[in-house]
Amino acid sequence: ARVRRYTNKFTSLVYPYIRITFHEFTGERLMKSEAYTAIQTYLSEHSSQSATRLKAEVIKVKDTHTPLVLSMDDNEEIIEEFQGVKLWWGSYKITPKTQSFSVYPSSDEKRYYKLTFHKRYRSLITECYLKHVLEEAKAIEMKNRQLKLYTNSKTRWSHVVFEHPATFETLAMRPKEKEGIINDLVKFKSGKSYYTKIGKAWKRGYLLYGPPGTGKSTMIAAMANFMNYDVYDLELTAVVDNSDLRKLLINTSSKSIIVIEDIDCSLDLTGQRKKKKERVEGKEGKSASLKRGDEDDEDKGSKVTLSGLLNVIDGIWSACGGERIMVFTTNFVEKLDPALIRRGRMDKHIKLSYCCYEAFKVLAKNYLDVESHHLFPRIEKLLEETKITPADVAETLMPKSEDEEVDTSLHSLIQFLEMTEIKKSNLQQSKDIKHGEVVMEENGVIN
Ligand SMILES: Nc1ncnc2c1ncn2[C@@H]1O[C@H](COP(=O)(O)OP(=O)(O)OP(=O)(O)O)[C@@H](O)[C@H]1O
Ligand SMILES: [Mg+2]
Repeated sequence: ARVRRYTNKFTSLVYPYIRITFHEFTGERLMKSEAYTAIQTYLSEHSSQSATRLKAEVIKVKDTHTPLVLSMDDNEEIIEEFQGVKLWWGSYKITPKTQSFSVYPSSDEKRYYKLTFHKRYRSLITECYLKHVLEEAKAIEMKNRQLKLYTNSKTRWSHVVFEHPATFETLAMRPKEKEGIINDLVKFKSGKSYYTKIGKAWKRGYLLYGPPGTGKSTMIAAMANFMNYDVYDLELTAVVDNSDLRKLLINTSSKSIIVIEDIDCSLDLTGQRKKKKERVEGKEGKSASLKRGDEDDEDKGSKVTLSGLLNVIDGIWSACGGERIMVFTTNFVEKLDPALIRRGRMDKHIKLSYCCYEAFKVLAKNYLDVESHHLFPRIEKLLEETKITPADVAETLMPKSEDEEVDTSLHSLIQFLEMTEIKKSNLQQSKDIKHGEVVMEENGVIN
């Protein structure tokens, strides 16, 4: 023992480093170590630049597979710096020399990471750095995870991979308004402590309204991609009653967007909560009883009521933690019950409207890859006079054949605009919707 003590002392003098190893499988049942996986994730981001030998694999995290992960190859080392302190990461494997039966039939090799640092920094590394690695790994995992799109049946969610390509960059609207929304989302995302401080649940509600084809659904997809949130597309008409609705909403995860599209059509949520109808005797009464409201019909349709929805939203809103965004969309904002969109429920009202020149330019860049063109001024003028939706513009700009010229596409848009203009003057349409405008209002009031 004495000799050992001396050698220990001796080695610590000439070898003033501490080494920590992280084995891939730990415990008696050789569970895959979470720390190992986290370090692997972390190093895959940080080593892919500095390490010269990499290996590629698909890592299974929970029930999803990550895209290809590049990580350090075996026996490769990298140097990292943390708060000015140098540390070394190595990736190793032990291959047992004796041929023995292994608990893990897949391979006899045992992998591990080894972290080496000067003993002077012991507390910095064990207390701060390792925590930093785990947090960073979590963030990377979040960033790389596949988003999911959930849809509901009566009481259950099922999901598919969400792969909508829409981003704010490709979303056609005024840059200033777009920036406003992005800033709002960023503020929300980083606002955990703020929401805690003011004692408000970490939730935010958006109401998107505007005519069909102006990009409401597209914006939701862009939001999901931007925030890296899953999307819960709540189909209210499939939900039988308020208690099922509650169950569904409780079963949503944090970091998600809960969407109710066409809220005015989903339910009779339009204000005039129907008085209990005199039930018409006979078969003719059937269709009348499908109108939903507070009446307790025996029909098999949805009995989710406005007040039920509001209760659930408010309950959920305040009861369960975690970042959640709720988005309602509608084509007819004026039809909605003020209770639904009052302050605090829907924090922001975003109006999406017909295509303005700035929005057109985004679409022209997306579809035709042009940022300026001699036909642009003419289109600008036409767009000022004509209401057409971004969806229509996108459709006309889309090249009809592979070798279609930019000119041709722009000309067909001009033609479309002129035709719409003629139709419009024939029909003498009302001019109630201000042209090409996206209006954002904080908290409530709609004009
Ligand atoms: N602002 C926009 N930016 C980019 N593309 C758009 C925009 N608006 C519409 N589009 C295009 O038009 C198509 C239809 O748009 P979207 O489904 O988002 O409309 P919507 O407002 O949700 O309509 P609805 O009220 O009928 O649900 C999209 O697939 C997209 O390609
Ligand atoms: Mg839509």
